[in-house]
Amino acid sequence: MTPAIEIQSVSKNFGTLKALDDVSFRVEAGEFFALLGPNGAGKTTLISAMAGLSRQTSGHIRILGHDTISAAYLARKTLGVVPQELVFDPFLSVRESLRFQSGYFGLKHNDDWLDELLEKLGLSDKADTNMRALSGGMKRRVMVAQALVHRPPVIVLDEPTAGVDVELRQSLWAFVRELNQAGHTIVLTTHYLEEAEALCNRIAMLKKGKLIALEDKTKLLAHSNERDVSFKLSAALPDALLPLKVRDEGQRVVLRLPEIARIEQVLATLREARIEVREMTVIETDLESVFVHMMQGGKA
Ligand SMILES: Nc1ncnc2c1ncn2[C@@H]1O[C@H](COP(=O)(O)OP(=O)(O)OP(=O)(O)O)[C@@H](O)[C@H]1O
Repeated sequence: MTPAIEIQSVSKNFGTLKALDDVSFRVEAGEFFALLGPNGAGKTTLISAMAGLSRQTSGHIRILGHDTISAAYLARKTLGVVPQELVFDPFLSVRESLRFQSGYFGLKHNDDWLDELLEKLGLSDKADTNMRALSGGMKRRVMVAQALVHRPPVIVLDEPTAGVDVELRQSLWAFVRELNQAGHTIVLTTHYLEEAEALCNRIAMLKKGKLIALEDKTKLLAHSNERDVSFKLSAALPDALLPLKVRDEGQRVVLRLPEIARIEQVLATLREARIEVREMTVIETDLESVFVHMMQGGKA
């Protein structure tokens, strides 16, 4: 099957800065894929190149097989991008904005779909409101609707929930999930790692323009054998265990074990030192800790 997105050896230089450095990966059709990375990792640069808004210095990008340079229009028609910034004409109403956007794709009689989009995004009663009169959250919804006017099979959302309230985040995700279930491929960049963890099947991580991890979410989590264990002890931690200590939490001390099996050794050391364990809790690994660990240079 043709991949939804194929990124092949893509580099992008801004002067001497390598914003993307030989990045390659594929997103299969129907996936819900997360693209993570700290500020400046190159996520937006990659999305701009996918959307044909900027050109990569080298390499190829194909959207459902259409090259973003040699078949730019087809690639663009296949892709819907929800941008990070709110971009709109303040003098147009919501419906006019969507019609205008439809015009870019040569779509004239699109109103039934636009009505459906407005309804799904809770914008029906704002259809005739000028963009400038909308709240930030409402504008954000219009950005999503705009990205979907041409029913693109592949949808990229660049931090769509940055700065929006919990209710909107949840309704937005319910909608995006629905789109994914209807067969759309979704690529999401987010700083909210719990969102990536909850929504996506596969996760790619960029750091300083390089792809440093690409994994099924479950594998990524399993990769990290490390476990943090929180102890409440009858006395201070013995010196022998100090190298494992990551932090104090009130009366508790948190140790990081390279793998959970090391717990035997830790308990033996405590017994030898005649220190009693009053409470012990294993802290579940979440994507955030795996991510932070990898960003600090840890291996997948
Ligand atoms: N037009 C440009 N000219 C020069 N440098 C740029 C330009 N656009 C991006 N960069 C640089 O390229 C690098 C990657 O930026 P990019 O915006 O892609 O990162 P990002 O992962 O999207 O970050 P964020 O999470 O902050 O949006 C950064 O160092 C940025 O300063």
